[in-house]
Amino acid sequence: MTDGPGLTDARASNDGRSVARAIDAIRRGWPIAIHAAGEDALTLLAVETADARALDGFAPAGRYPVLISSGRAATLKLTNQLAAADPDLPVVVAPAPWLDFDTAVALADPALDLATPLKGPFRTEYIDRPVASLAAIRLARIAGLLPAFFIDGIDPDVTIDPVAIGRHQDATALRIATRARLPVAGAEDAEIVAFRAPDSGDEHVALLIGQPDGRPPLVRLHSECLTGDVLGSLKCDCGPQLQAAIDAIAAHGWGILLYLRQEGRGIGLVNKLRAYRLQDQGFDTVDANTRLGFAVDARDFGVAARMLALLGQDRVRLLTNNPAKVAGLEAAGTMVVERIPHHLPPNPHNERYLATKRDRTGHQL
Ligand SMILES: Nc1nc2c(ncn2[C@@H]2O[C@H](COP(=O)(O)OP(=O)(O)OP(=O)(O)O)[C@@H](O)[C@H]2O)c(=O)[nH]1
Ligand SMILES: [Zn+2]
Repeated sequence: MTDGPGLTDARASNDGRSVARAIDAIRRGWPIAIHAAGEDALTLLAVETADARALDGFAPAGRYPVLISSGRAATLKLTNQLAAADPDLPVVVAPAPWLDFDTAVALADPALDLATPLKGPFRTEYIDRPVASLAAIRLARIAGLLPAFFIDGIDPDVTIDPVAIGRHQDATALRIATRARLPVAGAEDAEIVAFRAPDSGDEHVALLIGQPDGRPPLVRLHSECLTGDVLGSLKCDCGPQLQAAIDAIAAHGWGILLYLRQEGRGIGLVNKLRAYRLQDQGFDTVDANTRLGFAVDARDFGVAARMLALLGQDRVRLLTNNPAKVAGLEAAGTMVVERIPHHLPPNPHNERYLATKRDRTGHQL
């Protein structure tokens, strides 16, 4: 995403502030509005952080439609009431006497889907503010919240433009913040480089191993996984993949490990743990994301391409089994001259996860 002509720095920084305020507000349970050009404003109160009192303040008349993502609506079998004109568009669950606060929470959060049948019936409709509603779902993901909102309440203090949300996630705004020597197990001569964008709190890092020697670097895109990287979770392959990547790059002679702050494939730690809870109920990693209302993979590999460009690299050899990483890098201008598989032996806890990646998300051997 690039800035349009005539956009001043002051306007861009205003936008940045307004999106930061909006993220802060929805995380605290405060209402916001999203106002897209050519649409009426969409007022929103995040279901996850609201309580009955906040809802009463937002919708004193007791009428509050609930906006949910298309994936969540499909899980609840609510989309089949609608013509399939745009299957990605969020839907509105119309107010009903039985749509009280607790029922709205059950619409938003799949944790209890199997335990408690939803009250109903519900009537759904496509929202008449498509741009703002898609932006709302995106904002929930950036904030790490469940993608569900009470809508059409009182006018709040914070109003943002969807375009500003796009700029908030703009990879081209990333800059190198600082760098230092960092000896690590497996690569004592490594250097760490930290990256920041002015508007976003995400602090990505690159670990540079060895010295450039004219060949394209061996590169690994590692997405943050607190459970696997730090706690040694056996549910995924992240911890062993991280160490094996460092070892492979050191053995190759030179390369770069990008540590991307895109926890849970971009849905954040808490939502990933919600997905784990659904996996405890028998859903696989793909269906768990969908039931929560998220894309199967919400990462933006443009961030990685930008980091590589700032490090002077536009051709890489990539350690991955995931064709989406190759495609994402290439779309953002990094040429992948070779893909090198990065498999680690499975364990009894991650066997199904790895099989799902192979069978459902196109991971290659
Ligand atoms: N949402 C969600 N994220 C998960 C789950 N398991 C692992 N993750 C996240 O997935 C990301 C790890 O993905 P990667 O190691 O890049 O794996 P990949 O996309 O399969 O690609 P390669 O390992 O390169 O083949 C981390 O951000 C993890 O936190 C899950 O069940 N649900
Ligand atoms: Zn992991």
